[in-house]
Amino acid sequence: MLVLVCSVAAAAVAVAQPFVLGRTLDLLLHDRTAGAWLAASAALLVGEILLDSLTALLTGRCTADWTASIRSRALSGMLHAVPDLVTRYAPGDVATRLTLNAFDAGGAPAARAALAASLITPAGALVALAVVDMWVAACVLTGLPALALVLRTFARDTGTSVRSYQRVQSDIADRLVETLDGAETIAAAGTAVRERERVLRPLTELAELGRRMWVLHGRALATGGVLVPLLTLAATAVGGLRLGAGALSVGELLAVCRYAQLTAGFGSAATLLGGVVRGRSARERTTALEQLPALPYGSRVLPPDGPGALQLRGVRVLREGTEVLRVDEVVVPGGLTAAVVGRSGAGKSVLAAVAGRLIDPDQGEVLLDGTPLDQLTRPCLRAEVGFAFPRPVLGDGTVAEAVAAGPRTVSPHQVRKALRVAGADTFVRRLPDTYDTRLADAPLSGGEYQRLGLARAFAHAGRLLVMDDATSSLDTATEHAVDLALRRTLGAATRLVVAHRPSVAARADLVIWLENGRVRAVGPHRQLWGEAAYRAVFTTEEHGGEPLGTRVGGDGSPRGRIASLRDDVRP
Ligand SMILES: Nc1ncnc2c1ncn2[C@@H]1O[C@H](COP(=O)(O)OP(=O)(O)OP(=O)(O)O)[C@@H](O)[C@H]1O
Repeated sequence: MLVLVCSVAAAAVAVAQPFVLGRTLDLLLHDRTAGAWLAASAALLVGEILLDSLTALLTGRCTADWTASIRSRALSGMLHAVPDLVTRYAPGDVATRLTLNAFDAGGAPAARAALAASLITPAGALVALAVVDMWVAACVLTGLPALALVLRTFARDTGTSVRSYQRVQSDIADRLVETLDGAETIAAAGTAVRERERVLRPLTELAELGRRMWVLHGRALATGGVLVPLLTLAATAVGGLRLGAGALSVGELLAVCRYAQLTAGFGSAATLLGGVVRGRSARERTTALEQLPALPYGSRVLPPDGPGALQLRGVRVLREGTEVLRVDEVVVPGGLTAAVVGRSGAGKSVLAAVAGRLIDPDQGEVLLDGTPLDQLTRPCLRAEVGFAFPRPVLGDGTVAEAVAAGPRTVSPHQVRKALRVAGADTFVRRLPDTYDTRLADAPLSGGEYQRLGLARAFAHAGRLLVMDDATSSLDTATEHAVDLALRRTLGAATRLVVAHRPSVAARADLVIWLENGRVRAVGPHRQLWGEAAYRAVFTTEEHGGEPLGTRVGGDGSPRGRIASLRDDVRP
């Protein structure tokens, strides 16, 4: 708003100047006193300089504030959105939207204000021209539609190119992120040259689009560059005729010429219009992140001391028109551990996400202790349902802060206990500042990092803990030790564990076996192991049909209570 006020004031000063200067000139030419007019001319000159400086200063501030606000709203929208929707955006694309695009979008309000002000100047100049001499005004008026048409065409054509340009920028950023992510693979495979070509391939299109934008800008300026002098020349000629006819004074002719130039103030309008068009397209890209749908929450809380019984009823999850998960009825009784197994792509992670309400199913419902998850308040849901992932994101604080961060208030004592249960205490105590070592300064292996993620999940565990491949980087012995410690510590909590190893399935109380997004069977591992198709989930031909990881056969470790569970677990 301030930018607009300053820009308008600067425009008003610019419009007043020729009139005051012309009047001053006339008074001086006729040897009349021009003190007040001279002072006004000087004041207008100084005012113009000051207003221009203030406008530049405010434009910088306004752009910075808008950029920060747009970026933080987009980031917040993204972090509150359904995770499944966020992952549809490639990391490089998100980075481009939050940096380059946020900056361009942040510059748009100031550019819009400047554009509005830049249109006020020609409009004001035209009115002033009409006041000084109607004939010159009419002459200028005839040329304005042509200038307006040039601007309109420029805005339309630039808009299309800008959108493509921003898309290709994202594409390059994304290829770069992928390359950095796979740096080890590229080094090992010796494909650096090919990778470099892949990352830079869209540069050709980017260069072409950039050239096209410059051509459009250049064409608009060139057309304006011909039209504006022609218009000024015509106005000067008409003004000269009017001077000869005695209808204008010399000072008025000076004012008329200047007003004719201001009326056709074209160059700045084209540049500002370019900024507005770029900002609008960039804003669409940041708004897409800002408006990603978030999960709606209800107002109910769970009854206290519930056992954590989990039930999936009539659940269907569709992705791009394909059903990726269908669960008619599965019940995991409170306090038990259920392993979710199946071949890659069988739907295990989708089931885990639905069970802990990271996503909502397209049909059906998920109940925890009889209450549909989507009716719970957000704090209740996040306190009662915990998650552990294979690649946890723990921030850049200390180890203790990373474990303590979450929905519950966790004491230092509980942090250490969670670290012990996750098998992380020993290596954390060897770190330079033990629990207070900053993660950025801690050289951790994948398995160690994963155990910190487990510790965080354990420290905040409610009545349901979903572990999606969260122990994939642990060796079998450590994984077993963590499992035993967890059983002792969490006791009553229900666990849903996405598992690839038969040993994990064998230790679980029951197994949910998925095949092509459907529940093939639910039951204890020992019972399912009798089926060749089930054993094949854990085997490869290369292994001659032997299970991967620890061999656990019919002597797995399902507990005696499984028998009594069978009736509770309905596939
Ligand atoms: N957001 C999504 N968009 C499109 N398809 C998806 C999406 N999420 C999952 N899918 C598809 O759903 C199916 C199940 O995916 P899911 O990640 O659950 O498999 P998984 O059993 O966990 O596999 P893995 O063991 O390899 O991790 C896959 O075919 C996957 O491509």
